Amino acid sequence: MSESKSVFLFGYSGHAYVIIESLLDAGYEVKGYFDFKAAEKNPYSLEYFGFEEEVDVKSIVGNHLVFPSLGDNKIRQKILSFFQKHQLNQFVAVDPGANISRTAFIQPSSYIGKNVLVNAGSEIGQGVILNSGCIVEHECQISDCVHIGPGAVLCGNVSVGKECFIGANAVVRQNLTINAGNVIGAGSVVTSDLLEKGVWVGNKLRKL
Ligand SMILES: CC(=O)SCCNC(=O)CCNC(=O)[C@H](O)C(C)(C)COP(=O)(O)OP(=O)(O)OC[C@H]1O[C@@H](n2cnc3c(N)ncnc32)[C@H](O)[C@@H]1OP(=O)(O)O
Repeated sequence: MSESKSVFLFGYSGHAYVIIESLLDAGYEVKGYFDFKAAEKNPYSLEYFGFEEEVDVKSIVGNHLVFPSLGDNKIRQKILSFFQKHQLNQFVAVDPGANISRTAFIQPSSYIGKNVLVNAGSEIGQGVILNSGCIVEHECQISDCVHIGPGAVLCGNVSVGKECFIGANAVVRQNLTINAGNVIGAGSVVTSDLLEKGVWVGNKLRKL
């Protein structure tokens, strides 16, 4: 049996629009969406199937594909648990413009956006967002439900714990560890391990 190319989304706002564009470009059909209520804006004319906690999702979705199309890391983690509990058919959504090494490994329900580079030996967990144009260099380890923002750069061998958010255009120097739940502000430069959980910003440029 050939695998379905029809997708049901969970969440329908700005981040979903980006995913829909990638899915359509990659030849998928988007059947519609689940969310806690019908979206006010519906730019892709999608059918609303209800709130997943209140409808029989499995009978609606059948063996078609499901995808968590929302940006909040914690809610995405909840949706992944829902997918697992109901044994729904997950997959990796890859924009055709992404560049992924043959030795990278990516787990289901992750999104690899436009112009993203994932280099050799990197391992990407479930429900991860690699947003537009970010670079994940060689042998990085990205845990579940992390969001790497647009244009951010992880140099080689960086390890990022669960549910971290790395802001747009941030840079993380090679061989560093960022523990779970950390937030890195847009444009920040990380030059040492972040073992303590917090929101981190800035780039302390000085003459050496
Ligand atoms: C497709 C997409 O849109 S994906 C999403 C991409 N978005 C991003 O990457 C944005 C990431 N978010 C940020 O950078 C945010 O500013 C955060 C999370 C770091 C902080 O947000 P908040 O807690 O709301 O902080 P707030 O805006 O109140 O700023 C607090 C202070 O930090 C400073 N600050 C905030 N962000 C940064 C930053 N990225 N770099 C340097 N300083 C910063 C502010 O200037 C302010 O300084 P002050 O107290 O001296 O006035």
